[in-house]
Amino acid sequence: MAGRTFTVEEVAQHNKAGDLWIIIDAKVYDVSKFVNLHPGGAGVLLTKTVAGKDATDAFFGLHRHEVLLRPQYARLQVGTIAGQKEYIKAAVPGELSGVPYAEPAWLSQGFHSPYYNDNHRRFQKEVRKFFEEVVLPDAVKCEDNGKRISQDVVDKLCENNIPAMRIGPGKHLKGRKLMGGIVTPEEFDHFHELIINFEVGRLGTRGYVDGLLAGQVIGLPPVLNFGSPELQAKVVPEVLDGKKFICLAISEAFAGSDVGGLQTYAERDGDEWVITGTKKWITNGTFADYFTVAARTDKGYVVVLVPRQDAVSAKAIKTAYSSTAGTSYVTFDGARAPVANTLGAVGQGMQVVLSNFNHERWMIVCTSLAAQRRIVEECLKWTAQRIAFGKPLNTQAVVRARLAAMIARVESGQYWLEFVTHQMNNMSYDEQSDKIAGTIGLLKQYITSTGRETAEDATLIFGGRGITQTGMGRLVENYHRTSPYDAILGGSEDVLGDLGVRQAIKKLPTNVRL
Ligand code: HEM
Repeated sequence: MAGRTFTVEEVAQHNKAGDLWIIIDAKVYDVSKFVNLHPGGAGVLLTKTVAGKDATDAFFGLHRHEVLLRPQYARLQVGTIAGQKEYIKAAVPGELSGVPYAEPAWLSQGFHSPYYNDNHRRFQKEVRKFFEEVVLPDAVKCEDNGKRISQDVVDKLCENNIPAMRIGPGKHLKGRKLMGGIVTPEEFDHFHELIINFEVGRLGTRGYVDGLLAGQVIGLPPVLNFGSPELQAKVVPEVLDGKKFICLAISEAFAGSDVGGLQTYAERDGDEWVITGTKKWITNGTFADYFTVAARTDKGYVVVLVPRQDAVSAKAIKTAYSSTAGTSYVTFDGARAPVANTLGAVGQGMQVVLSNFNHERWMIVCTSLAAQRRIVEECLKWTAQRIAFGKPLNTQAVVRARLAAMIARVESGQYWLEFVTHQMNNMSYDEQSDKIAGTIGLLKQYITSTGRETAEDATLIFGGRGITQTGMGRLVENYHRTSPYDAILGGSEDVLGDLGVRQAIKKLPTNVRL
């Protein structure tokens, strides 16, 4: 049917209830039966300016393109207009956006960057395709129904070793085939990792972004860096191959960014630790098999890997984002773990916890910035296609001023992040702790605070649609509701800004004066 062609005049004959056709972008749709099911009501389709007419502008002022691609609506198409060509391009999985600033400059035609090579470009293309084809449908579904990431998607992520790559470069990649072999474990660097984080962040489903095994990104490194070889040999493959899930259990109702205030207690009983206490806001906790727990002992702090058992309960916490993230309140009621599960030395637990933070914060910066950039793209498109007061929104100077601020924020954040990532590629972990821990704190503060400014601007630009969970503004609504997460997780914005300044103060030469 869709192969038939019609003239505009022929379509115009079908302009009434029971026999109703419309044209959208050179395609003819028979909406005779659909009209009574139309979520926007029957009346709008039966008006004189729409019934039997070309309704392209009206349609794109009110719907996302994806509506027409849904199978139940795509099959309403009965043909095309003779001599006209479809003009509006659907996004092709893996393809880059042509909208200015929708992609970081290194991916934009004709721009150069000192940081990325051809391997990064090939890698980015495959990762984007994978995320759009395999992950995105699951993300949209789980963000809505609150269920955890599908095992099928976990298995496919693991086939490509994406969870392993999200831990960063290192020995855990040895012998693994990364993204079908595009990059070798030796070549893999923090820019490859940044690329994965960007694709995660731009999904536009913030709860799922954390549900996408974020617990593993922060919960496994203490095992990798401080666990015994036997513990690593058992746990690391289980987790990186998607057979078991892990989360990091540090924050408590008693202590969030103030890690020193922890009250969970670990007591020795022969060859076992007995853990008692509670943990709050634990990402992926509802479905985790292992908990990397920070606790107090008589001899200072300790970090222990605690397996799920009857004495561990993880209750879902309702938050502003989707429960697909598995955010939980975890109770350890005399939970037991072998002393062999100790991660690092007893009394050195705080060092284990802190050693994790730079990478966690950098990862949040990557995903947060990608989400922010996605919003810039949404706003550039929307302000071009939305007609208000008789002309596109982007003809209003006040709207362009908001766009200017949004673009400047995302671009400045990008270049700062890339500079920091380059340092990570060239510094040992100790050097990073010394030289860029404070910078990463400041960078995170910058990205998350600008993110919330962009969320506000975008909501104003989208108007009512910016506060509606479905339809045109769904990404903006999700971003506006969830951008405060990035400002809090991994150390809250104010604490991190302060960390950056304190590090700078510590390094002030004592012998300088104005
Ligand atoms: C094949 C053609 C069409 C299909 C499949 C379709 C489908 C939909 C769907 C699924 C929605 C719910 C919102 C969303 O998911 O975006 C919707 C809303 C709406 N539609 Fe359509 N529609 C079509 C054509 C039109 C046309 C030509 C008009 C013209 C004026 C129109 C006016 C509206 C309005 C006013 C809403 C409510 C928008 C809102 O709540 O913001 N639709 N439509």
